[in-house]
Parts: sequence; C-alpha cells; structure tokens
Amino acid sequence: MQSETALRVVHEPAEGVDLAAAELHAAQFLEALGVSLESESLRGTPGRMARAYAELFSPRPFDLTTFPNDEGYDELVLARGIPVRSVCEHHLLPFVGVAHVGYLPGERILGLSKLARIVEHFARRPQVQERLTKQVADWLAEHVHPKGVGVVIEAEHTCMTLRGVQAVGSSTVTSTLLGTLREDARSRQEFFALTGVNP
Ligand SMILES: Nc1nc2c(ncn2[C@@H]2O[C@H](COP(=O)(O)OP(=O)(O)OP(=O)(O)O)[C@@H](O)[C@H]2O)c(=O)[nH]1
Ligand SMILES: [Zn+2]
Repeated sequence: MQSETALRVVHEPAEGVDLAAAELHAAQFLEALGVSLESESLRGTPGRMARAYAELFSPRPFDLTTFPNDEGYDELVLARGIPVRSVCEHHLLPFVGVAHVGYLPGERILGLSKLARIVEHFARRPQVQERLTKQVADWLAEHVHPKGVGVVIEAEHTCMTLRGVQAVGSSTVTSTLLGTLREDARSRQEFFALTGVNP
C-alpha cells in the first residue's frame, strides 16, 4: 500500500518563492487575527497556506503545439466550459468558473488542449477577470495568428459572495473579441450562440 506522502502531488514552487518566509508570515498573520495555532490540526496550517498560495501563483509553462491547417478549415473552433480557478488580486480570495475560448483558424490550427492550458497559465497568479480574459485572447492572437479570437469567462468571485456584499448566486461575465469575431456581426453572433452566452 502506498503511503499518504507518496500519493501527494507536489507542485514545484515558482522561481524566487521563499516558502519558509511565507510560512513564517502566514503564522504571524493568523496569530494577528486571533487564530490560535496550538491545536494539532492547525499547527501545520501556515506551511499549508504557503504551499497552497505558491501553487495558485505558479503559472505552469506549456509547449505551443500548432499544426498546418491543411484542409483550410475556416469555421469556428471553440472549447467550451474550460474550468477557471484563479485568485482575485484585491482580497486573494478565489474566483471560480468557466471559460469558452474560440478562434477562426488562419494558416495553422492549435492543439486543442492548449486552449485549456492557456487559461490555466494566466489564471495561476493574482488576477482580475478582465485582464485574464484579455491575456488569453491576446496570447492566441499573437502566437497562432488566427483570423479571429473570442474569449468569454463566467465566474463567481468569493470576495463578493462569501464576504462583503455577499451577493450569493451572482456571477460575472467578461469577454474579449478580436479580428473577424469582433468586426463581423454574423461571426460574433455565431460565437455567442455557440458559447450559450447572451450578450
Ligand atoms: N473589476 C474587477 N473587480 C474585482 C475583481 N475581483 C474582485 N474585484 C473587486 O475589487 C474591489 C475592491 O474594492 P475595495 O473597495 O478596495 O475593497 P472592499 O472594501 O473589500 O470592497 P467590498 O468588496 O465592496 O467590500 C471590489 O469591488 C471587488 O468586488 C475582478 O476580477 N475584476
Ligand atoms: Zn476580491
């Protein structure tokens, strides 16, 4: 039987991350908020907090795999419902939802999994939803040179639902359209129809 430690997936912290310093300050932060760290289950919490945030703030590099568009496919390629897990940069609380990422191919098509990898890459850092949406779209435009790009993100911000205004059940929708998907009304409509978003 494998031990619990052997089963744990260890994420390498990003370069320049000082986990020991983060743990020390997390302990001081919790103590300043009146949280006692004396019980057995809380003793390791500052270290877990440090590792958890290091993981959430470590953009994972990925290989860009493109293929020639030999068939001249010129309709929309759309990956729907890509999970979004990020952290708002104002409160460092999670925002969670889905992204729909599409493009109108030019001379090359992109390995499909890369659409989800791009979202994950830009989500793993302190973020605002608007910037995340635009970064994904701009990355695709810059690296794949498609005729058009469309990105829609719908997410629940826990800083807005668990605390503060406590707008439980609310979600935020952001979108970035580039190229033909921005300029051509029919393409834009088709994109939103396929994403299921009513702008
Ligand atoms: N535009 C944008 N705002 C965000 C995002 N995530 C969180 N916020 C907002 O960031 C704002 C920070 O506002 P402040 O007034 O400085 O913070 P606050 O006093 O905690 O505000 P309340 O949440 O209204 O209690 C809040 O309105 C949050 O809802 C995001 O992705 N985009
Ligand atoms: Zn927030």
